[in-house]
Amino acid sequence: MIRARGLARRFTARGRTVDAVKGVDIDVAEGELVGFLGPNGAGKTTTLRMLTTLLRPTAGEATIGGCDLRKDPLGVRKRIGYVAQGGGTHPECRVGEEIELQGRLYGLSKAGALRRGAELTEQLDLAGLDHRLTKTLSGGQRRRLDIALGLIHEPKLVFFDEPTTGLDPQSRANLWEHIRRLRAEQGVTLFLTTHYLDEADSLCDRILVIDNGEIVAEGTPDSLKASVSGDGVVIGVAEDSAPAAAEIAGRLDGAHEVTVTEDLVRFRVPRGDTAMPELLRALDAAGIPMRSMQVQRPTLDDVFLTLTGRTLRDAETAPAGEVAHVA
Ligand SMILES: Nc1ncnc2c1ncn2[C@@H]1O[C@H](COP(=O)(O)OP(=O)(O)OP(=O)(O)O)[C@@H](O)[C@H]1O
Repeated sequence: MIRARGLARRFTARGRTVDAVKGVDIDVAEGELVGFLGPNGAGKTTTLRMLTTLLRPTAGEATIGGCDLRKDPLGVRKRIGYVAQGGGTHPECRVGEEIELQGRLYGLSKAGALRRGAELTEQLDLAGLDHRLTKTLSGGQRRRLDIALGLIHEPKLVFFDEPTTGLDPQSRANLWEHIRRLRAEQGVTLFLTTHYLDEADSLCDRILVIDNGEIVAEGTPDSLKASVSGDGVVIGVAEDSAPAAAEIAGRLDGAHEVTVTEDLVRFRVPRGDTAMPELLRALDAAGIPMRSMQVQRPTLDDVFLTLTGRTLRDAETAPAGEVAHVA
């Protein structure tokens, strides 16, 4: 569905050059739900805008839904839906008018637009709101309307920029349920950015992490967690045995970040559950009884911290310019 090679965008303003995206390769298969994560200013929106033909790449190439991004931008536009961060609804327009207008803009007949609109409003829990001004909708309803507008022409690939930002947790969960259902019922491929790592973790088939304009990691949420951070393990032993226990833990396959605090030894291993029997045997052989044990699976936050040196929470509050690479 998406195949991009060396896609890059350089901005030049007032004598300063910013390499916002530095030659990224992206592959997304039909039917996949892929999350695109990165701190503020990492290059997510710039990449999305290039893939959706809104911004011309300065280098590289891509095919979207089989159409060449540079040679056939119109073909690309016909095949994709783009739900932008701020949405595109007019506050004084009525829901039904917005949907019909969008359908007509994509070349549907009036009857076709109404039919498709009715289908989408039903699927997105917007039925009965046709006569409401869009400014009177709740945040969640407005986001669902944005999605309906993005899907009116039955695209096979939909780009979402921060679909759930600004919604309360309940509306976020509700919106995700709708996105999941749309995917199941309409078989659409989804490529989205989000700041919510818990969402990305539970919903995305695959995740790409971008930082400073470069893809720094990609994989399933589980493989990213396993490869980047490993599990965190904390064992309790007698305080005077802790240095020896730390040495033994450090010899486990893939063990790293071994630290000792009083009677606790902390370390990371690729898989805590499989490392435990070996650790127990080795401690036993050294005559060190283990008093307690805890294995913590890493979160995507740990992955993010390892890869970018920041948590996404820092990233959310940091101004975009701070992380930009200025050539
Ligand atoms: N039109 C522009 N002119 C100059 N610099 C730009 C322009 N658009 C984006 N940039 C810069 O390119 C870099 C990447 O910006 P981009 O908006 O793609 O990041 P992002 O990952 O989407 O961030 P956010 O999470 O804040 O939306 C930033 O340093 C930004 O300041």
